[in-house]
Amino acid sequence: MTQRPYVVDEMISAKAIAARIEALAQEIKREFGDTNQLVVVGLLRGSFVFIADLVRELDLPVEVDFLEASSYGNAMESSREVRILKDLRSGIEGRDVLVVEDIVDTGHTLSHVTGLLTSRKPARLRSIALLDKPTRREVDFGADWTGFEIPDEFVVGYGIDYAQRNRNLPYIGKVRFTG
Ligand SMILES: O=P(O)(O)OC[C@H]1O[C@H](OP(=O)(O)OP(=O)(O)O)[C@H](O)[C@@H]1O
Ligand code: HPA
Repeated sequence: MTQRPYVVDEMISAKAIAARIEALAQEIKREFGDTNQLVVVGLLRGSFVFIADLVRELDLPVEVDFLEASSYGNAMESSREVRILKDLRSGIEGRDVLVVEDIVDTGHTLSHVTGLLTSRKPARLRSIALLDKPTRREVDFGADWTGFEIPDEFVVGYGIDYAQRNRNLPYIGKVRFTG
């Protein structure tokens, strides 16, 4: 695929992300502080950086598991078809579950995954997304906790990609085409 040239303009700094995660971890601890059976589920691939930072701020006994869901491929538009490419390793029936997502855009991914995991009868299921783009929503669904609400821009960095690139940027930036 030939890629149009683009640059990435910083939108949310690494420092601002770290401060927000500290505050979110406190809120999650208030919700789940009474449990010793929390499973933190990262949605691959986009959430791998966020979940790594979040669990290290969570002063709770946790298990970590991953589920891989994909709907964008290399495109900037959702296919609206969420494919599960890798399932959880552990059962979640009767467990407390926190789903960790990098971004909620159209809402298809988080809504689909939440439906799937709810059918497995967890005791409690909550979700957290680092970013929320509410103006793009096609499904009436949102995370229980959100790091930052952002405008309708295609963002990358901190785990999030454009055609598999830029996941390793330490900040969130917006893609700006230059040609
Ligand atoms: O709210 P939505 O419109 O469904 O978009 C959000 C999803 O899109 C991206 O996943 P993608 O399909 O690009 O897979 P990836 O996580 O492997 O990058 C992102 O990581 C979210 O999971
Ligand atoms: O803004 C975005 N950037 C990268 N991947 C995405 N998946 C949904 N929205 C986005």
